[in-house]
Amino acid sequence: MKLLVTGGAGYIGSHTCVELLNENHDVVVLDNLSNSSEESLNRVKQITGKSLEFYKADLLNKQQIAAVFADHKIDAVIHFAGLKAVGESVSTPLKYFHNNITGTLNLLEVMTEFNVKNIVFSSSATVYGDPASLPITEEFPLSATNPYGRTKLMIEAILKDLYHSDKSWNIALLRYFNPVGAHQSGDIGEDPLGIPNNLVPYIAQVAMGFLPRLSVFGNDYDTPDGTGVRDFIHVVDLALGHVKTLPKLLTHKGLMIYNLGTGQGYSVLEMIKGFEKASGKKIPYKVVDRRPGDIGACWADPAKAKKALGWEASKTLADMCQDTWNWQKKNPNGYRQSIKEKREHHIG
Ligand SMILES: NC(=O)c1ccc[n+]([C@@H]2O[C@H](COP(=O)([O-])OP(=O)(O)OC[C@H]3O[C@@H](n4cnc5c(N)ncnc54)[C@H](O)[C@@H]3O)[C@@H](O)[C@H]2O)c1
Ligand SMILES: O=c1ccn([C@@H]2O[C@H](COP(=O)(O)OP(=O)(O)O[C@H]3O[C@H](CO)[C@H](O)[C@H](O)[C@H]3O)[C@@H](O)[C@H]2O)c(=O)[nH]1
Repeated sequence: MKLLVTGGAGYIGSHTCVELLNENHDVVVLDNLSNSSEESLNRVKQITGKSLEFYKADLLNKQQIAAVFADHKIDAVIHFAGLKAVGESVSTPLKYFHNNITGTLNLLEVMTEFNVKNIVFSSSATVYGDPASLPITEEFPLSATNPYGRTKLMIEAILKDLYHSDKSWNIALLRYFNPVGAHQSGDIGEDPLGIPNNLVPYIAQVAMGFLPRLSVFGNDYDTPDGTGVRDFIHVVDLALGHVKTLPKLLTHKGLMIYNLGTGQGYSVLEMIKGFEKASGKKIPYKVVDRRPGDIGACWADPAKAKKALGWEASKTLADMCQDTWNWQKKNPNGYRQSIKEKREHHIG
């Protein structure tokens, strides 16, 4: 199959490209590199010994998207491209709505023009808001607490409306829980620009000595140790979930929605312990106030994906911590030469 991967240079996209190439699919990546570096794709080629096509293009530019479809007979699109920082989305909502919604509309319009009607979309567990009970099944009510989450809800609604208007579309909405970890090689991984917002990249930078200590956002939640609990899923398991979705999309057809999680929650303190064990480093931390907008606990019921796709996560907490540490140690500045270059890219 020939696949267009939007956002393929990013964290989840690059890991998915590896698994797609390992399955002998042809891969074309479209990315504007606003939150990534082309070096990730060089590493993907190194890891797999295979080639892929890269277009530095923006979903906000329809002509650039159309040029890719004119050059390649695409069978299906895996749509990762989007902005994803919750806090930033609160301070610059228009930027988020414009990039994520307009970008997706442009993509869908060009796909329609070229009669490519198979798409896998990166949704998020954030669409469940603060769930009334756990574990979360796909039938739970949907809500959003911030502009980023609202873009995911809106895009889900757009895709559902599109399907209802034209049943020849095949659409998979994949709701990811908390992706962490890196490829076993340590050559690709998560490369946040600036100070990380998410727990595991932050812990990794504390372990490296780049940041003095972790702030634990609250220890008074209704959870076993009082700290937040999340369904952390190894990014390679998540990538494999996409590989398993493709045949289902093209044979079963229609509109499908799956949770991609492990079904197991770990607390912030458990993640700190896991990382200390993997790295042999002490992670200093301080408990501070809850982060506004955070929920106490969130984990998936992944049974639907197991039954329908024959997919389930197999990597452990130890794998997640070990692989993150391996990537961080091998690439202290991510894909860049120096921390200075990294910060400059962020400012630019
Ligand atoms: N990482 C998570 O915790 C998480 C959880 C749930 C869902 N998701 C979703 O999964 C997808 C991938 O996430 P990720 O963690 O790999 O993020 P990422 O930022 O590493 O990757 C997204 C990629 O999209 C590109 N991009 C953004 N806007 C673009 C545009 N207008 N045109 C072309 N390219 C553009 C960026 O340069 C980047 O390479 C996103 O849609 C994200 O919202 C992520
Ligand atoms: O410095 C930190 C960072 C996080 N946390 C805690 O660690 C847990 C995980 O936080 P993350 O920021 O890593 O992840 P979230 O669950 O908040 O959110 C992430 O996963 C969601 C899916 O479940 C959405 O996709 C969302 O966009 C994405 O940022 C939370 O309890 C949070 O309070 C800390 O204590 N200190």
